[in-house]
Amino acid sequence: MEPHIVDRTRNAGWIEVVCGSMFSGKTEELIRRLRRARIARQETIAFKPALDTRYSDDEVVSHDETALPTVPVESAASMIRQADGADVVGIDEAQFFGNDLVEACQTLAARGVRVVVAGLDQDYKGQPFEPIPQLMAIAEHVTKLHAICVQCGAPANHSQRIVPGDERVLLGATEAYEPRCRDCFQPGEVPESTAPAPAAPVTSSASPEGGE
Ligand SMILES: Nc1ncnc2c1ncn2[C@@H]1O[C@H](COP(=O)(O)OP(=O)(O)O)[C@@H](O)[C@H]1O
Ligand SMILES: Cc1cn([C@H]2C[C@H](O)[C@@H](COP(=O)(O)O)O2)c(=O)[nH]c1=O
Ligand SMILES: [Zn+2]
Repeated sequence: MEPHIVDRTRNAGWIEVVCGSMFSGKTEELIRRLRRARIARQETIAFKPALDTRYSDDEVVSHDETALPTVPVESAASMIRQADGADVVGIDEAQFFGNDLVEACQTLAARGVRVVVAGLDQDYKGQPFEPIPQLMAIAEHVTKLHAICVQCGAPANHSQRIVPGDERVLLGATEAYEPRCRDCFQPGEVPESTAPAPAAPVTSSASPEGGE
């Protein structure tokens, strides 16, 4: 259910969380909710972490290239300052804001704002990705979305990293991650089928297949 009414008779907002794996449609759903709020003539503003420059500096863009103007911010605190006057605040890639986001969302909701937060609930190891689990606990509404497993077509709950790197934050899209179901997910490993092949030793000019 998508809550969409701002109750101006009471000074209470609420928090909605839209979570799931990569490619599950979190950004599309965030954009959809904000567009509908604007149709209802509510003041909206969308934020994303400044570090996420994958598709655009000043838009949230889904993997399907649906876009909405957005304000890149360095911190959750700066979001509170810039959200003045908004009825509805959208936050994409919320996993990159850290735990300060929990307090910021509480402050906005207490001010009467509808806060829609979209983010990854798990990292590439399948571990809870803070602050999304904390936000899910305090949110009035939680929507969990699924992508399609690229291996078997089942609903995908995991984001498989397919490039080397054990840092938690590693920006990317299809070149670095695949959505996978529980069965096909290999937590924290670079699957051999998708890992870059090791450099071949230079031995002879002719390939075994007799190619070029
Ligand atoms: N394996 C997949 N499963 C589902 N959607 C996919 C997949 N690969 C690409 N997509 C595209 O990604 C879109 C969702 O993008 P987006 O809203 O940016 O997701 P998220 O924000 O959750 O990463 C889908 O509508 C679809 O066009
Ligand atoms: C699993 C995982 C992902 N990331 C990065 C990769 C992307 O830049 C974003 C997720 O974007 P999406 O809109 O949900 O597709 O997060 C990461 O840094 N660490 C991870 O473990
Ligand atoms: Zn699968």
